[in-house]
Amino acid sequence: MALAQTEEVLRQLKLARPQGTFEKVLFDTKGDRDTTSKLVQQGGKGGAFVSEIRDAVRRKELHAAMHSLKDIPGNEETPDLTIGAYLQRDTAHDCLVLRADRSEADLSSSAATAPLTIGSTSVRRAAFLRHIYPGCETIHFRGSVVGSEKSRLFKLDNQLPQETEDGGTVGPADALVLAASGLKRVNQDHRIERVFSTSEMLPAVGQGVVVVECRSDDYETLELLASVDHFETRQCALAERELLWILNGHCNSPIAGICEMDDGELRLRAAVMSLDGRKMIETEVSGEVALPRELGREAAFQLLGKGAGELIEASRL
Ligand SMILES: NCc1[nH]cc(CCC(=O)O)c1CC(=O)O
Repeated sequence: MALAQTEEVLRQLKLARPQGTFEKVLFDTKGDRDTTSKLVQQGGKGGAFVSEIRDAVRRKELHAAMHSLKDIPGNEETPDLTIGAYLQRDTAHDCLVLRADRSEADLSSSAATAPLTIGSTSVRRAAFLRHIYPGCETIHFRGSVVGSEKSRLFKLDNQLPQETEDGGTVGPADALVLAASGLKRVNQDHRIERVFSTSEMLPAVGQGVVVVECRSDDYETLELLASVDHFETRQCALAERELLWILNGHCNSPIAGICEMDDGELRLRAAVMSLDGRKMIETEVSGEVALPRELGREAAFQLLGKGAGELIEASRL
């Protein structure tokens, strides 16, 4: 997926600067190698996926680095670095993928006494799945989407269990929930069985957005990146990220949020949930396109006013 995203960044940069030459450098990050442990214990996905690449930008080994915005923690300072471009958002929706011998009706009629299993390590997805398929159980499931025998689709299709950190296993899984944008990027969108609406399953902050980061004092790169920046995506992402920042959330915090531009206004919907998915606190705010951070701040304080702080603290254990 990272490869496909990097190709897309390059494609857009070449369009913007046809005479330029660009070189891509691939990183094998810790997050990709370790497919067993739960992401929360690596300090959220960001800890694993993002920090090695950032250090290479700081050391000037790279001019810029591509990240999925969703994987960038909301509770970390990033000294010396700036996001120079927010590429136009791809779909932010989550979707359902099934094993060949299962149907969606099987999930809907699954009974809690012998539940079918849906693979996802996200607290957010598990919380929404409790309402969509009350008779199913969400199990720990991770790895890249495709590409190896440890990948999520390979394990699903071949009825392989997922290893857990304590040396045990869970699964096999009957279905998976994944980001539709991620599946598209690895050409697996034909596997999408159902796209969840954002009200059924509110996306993760930043889902579907690819960003390019560079050194804050590298004006030449900043200027180049500005040419592929997408204004609407940037404003929406800024609102979502401000929310995450104030709630002090990392990538696997039980926080959901999506901002959309609607009728010349920004509309931000957000939710915080308990780790077991039983409690959910929600809010919706609208405001001026030019003031995204203020909107994110407003949503965050509304959630905190309704008791979100307690749920987030409980998720840090
Ligand atoms: N876990 C890693 C990750 N980081 C971003 C995406 C999805 C793509 C995106 O947000 O653009 C995914 C896969 C997933 O959640 O299914």
